Amino acid sequence: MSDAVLEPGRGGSAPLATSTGSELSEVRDWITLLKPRVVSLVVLTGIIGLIVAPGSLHPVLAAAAMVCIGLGAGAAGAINMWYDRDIDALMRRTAKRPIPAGRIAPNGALGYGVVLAMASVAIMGLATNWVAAGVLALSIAFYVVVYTIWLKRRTPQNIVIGGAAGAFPPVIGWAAVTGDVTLVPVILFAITFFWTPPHFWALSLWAHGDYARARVPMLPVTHGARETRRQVLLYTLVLVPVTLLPCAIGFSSWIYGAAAALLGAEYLRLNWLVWKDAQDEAGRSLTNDRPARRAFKFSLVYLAVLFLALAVDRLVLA
Ligand code: HEM
Ligand SMILES: CC(C)=CCC/C(C)=C/CC/C(C)=C/COP(=O)(O)OP(=O)(O)O
Repeated sequence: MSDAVLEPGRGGSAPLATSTGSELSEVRDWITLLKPRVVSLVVLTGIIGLIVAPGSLHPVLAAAAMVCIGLGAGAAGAINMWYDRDIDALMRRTAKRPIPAGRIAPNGALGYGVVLAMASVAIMGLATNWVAAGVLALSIAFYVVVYTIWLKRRTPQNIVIGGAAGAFPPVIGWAAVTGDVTLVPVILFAITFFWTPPHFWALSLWAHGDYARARVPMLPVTHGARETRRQVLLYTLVLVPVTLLPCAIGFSSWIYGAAAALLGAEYLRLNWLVWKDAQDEAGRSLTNDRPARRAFKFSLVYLAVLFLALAVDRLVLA
């Protein structure tokens, strides 16, 4: 591209190339506001809720339902970035985001988030049913109001309670097909709910400096690294038995059961290493939080493969 810009006799291409480049990075910023990588896993759990639900949905309507979960989660992320723009500017991990970096105006981001959130709920209701749309609206409200506005800056339990927002997508997927919420989607909710604290607190172990600077009361800031490691392990000890409930109620077979047991054993091993990490008297890691970094990365693979195994199990049995 730069060669074309510098080529003699083609002076017109320079502004064109530059404006195309800046338009592209503007589009990228609007996409960044939707937290696309987080949303990809949210959508995966939603799709699997939809696949394992009894009954069927026309493929076009199923696709619309998934787009709505993605858009709704993304919209909630944009509103979260609007509200958190002051603390995002103080944290190294988030300072380059479009709003704190000054590339997107706060009100623009808020309007974008609100319009997308309302559109996602309305389209979900029209394409599937109003139970699914209602749960989608509830999850958006949970992320924005309960987690972001109410709890994030007040209590280290913010992600335990507010984290419920991220546990709704499989319930939404299920409800999109069946129009109701029964025991199985409640179990899928519980799996993501108990997965969220070890997922996030592993990251918070090495990002605690950011949170301390922004005065966000995350667990390592309020209770120290040692207690955070203990909580990571305790929640994993609850999580693993919860992941076996689909087998216990006869919904899933040995295929999912074996996957859940193997994944659970590995996640427990990694979080045991988090707990046992070499640390000073204050509980600070002497290994640059290597075990926590590994456990965080694995948490993403863990949830994705666990849900995929649930779907494979149902499809093989069908
Ligand atoms: C309150 C609950 C949660 C909190 C506080 C939380 C927090 C975080 C944070 C701070 C990051 C790092 C993001 C970054 O550096 O930009 C992250 C990454 C991630 N989270 Fe969570 N998370 C939560 C729940 C979830 C849920 C429910 C899912 C999906 C089901 C999820 C999926 C992901 C994924 C896929 C990444 C990696 C993103 C990347 O590669 O940049 N998280 N999470
Ligand atoms: C369907 C629907 C609405 C689902 C919502 C799912 C969802 C994305 C839940 C919360 C997950 C999340 C990225 C929290 C980040 O915390 P943070 O905002 O404190 O992280 P940050 O510091 O990176 O902004």
